[in-house]
Amino acid sequence: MNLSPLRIFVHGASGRMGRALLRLAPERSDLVLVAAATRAGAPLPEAPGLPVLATSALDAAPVFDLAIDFSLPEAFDGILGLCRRRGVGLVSGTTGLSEAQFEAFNALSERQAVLWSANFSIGVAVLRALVQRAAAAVPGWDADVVESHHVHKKDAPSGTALLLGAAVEAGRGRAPHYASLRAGDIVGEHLVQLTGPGERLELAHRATSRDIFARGALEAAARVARLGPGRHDFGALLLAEPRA
Ligand SMILES: NC(=O)C1=CN([C@@H]2O[C@H](COP(=O)(O)OP(=O)(O)OC[C@H]3O[C@@H](n4cnc5c(N)ncnc54)[C@H](OP(=O)(O)O)[C@@H]3O)[C@@H](O)[C@H]2O)C=CC1
Ligand SMILES: O=C(O)C1=N[C@H](C(=O)O)C[C@H](O)C1
Repeated sequence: MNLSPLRIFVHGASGRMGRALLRLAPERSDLVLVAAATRAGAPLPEAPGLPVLATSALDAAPVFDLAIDFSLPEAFDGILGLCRRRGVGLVSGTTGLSEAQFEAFNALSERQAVLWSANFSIGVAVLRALVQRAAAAVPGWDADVVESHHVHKKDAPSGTALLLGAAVEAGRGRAPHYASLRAGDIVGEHLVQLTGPGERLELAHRATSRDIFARGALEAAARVARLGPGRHDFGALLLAEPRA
């Protein structure tokens, strides 16, 4: 049994999610941050002393076992390429990726353990299963996925809305309609609305702190590192063995 902590490289470390990861990673004794990357490559107050590289110089990264990425689609190819060259795994929560980027991610999964999830909260993992079941029970009803996020969010519909939409489609064979709202500092809210004649069923999740996503990603990293190559699923991994 390997007792040394998993060496983690954080990509997108200056962002809202990156900073939460740097702040929360020290809660865990099974992981250790060895370096991070941002566009500027300047030190970050959340992790004093942690080496921070510029994303233009990722090959200067020290040895690491797995990267955690919360960046933007335009930055994703850089971290994927580094993981491929180093022969290490990747956990990513970056949304808005293209089909070509998912293909490249799938190709990495042939050699490494990787995991991408649009949402690292346990609540959404549970909601996804409930939505599929509900949509299957009322296949003729209208289905709408409504998502609300902070004004800085760039992609729409959100990755989570698309994930819940796929659950609707898996349940009833047809995609739902999507609506997106950008307002203030909303962390992330998702409503799946199934509407029939004279009644409406609402299934919703509201995130009030990014810490849930950061803790979920750290847990996913620790679990994925114990697995072999393949594209692993956050919901399946977490719900098979729920945390206390
Ligand atoms: N799966 C999940 O559970 C969650 C997913 N997300 C997703 O995670 C991603 C990040 O979200 P958030 O932290 O709010 O975003 P931010 O905009 O706050 O952070 C983005 C990070 O990516 C870096 N970056 C952006 N563009 C480039 C580039 N061209 N080259 C190199 N680095 C770049 C930024 O660096 P710089 O500071 O230099 O701009 C920053 O470090 C988004 O896709 C979001 O949708 C968010 C929350 C939860
Ligand atoms: O950008 C965000 O903030 C979030 N993005 C993810 C998404 O696109 O679904 C997850 C969460 O809702 C926050």
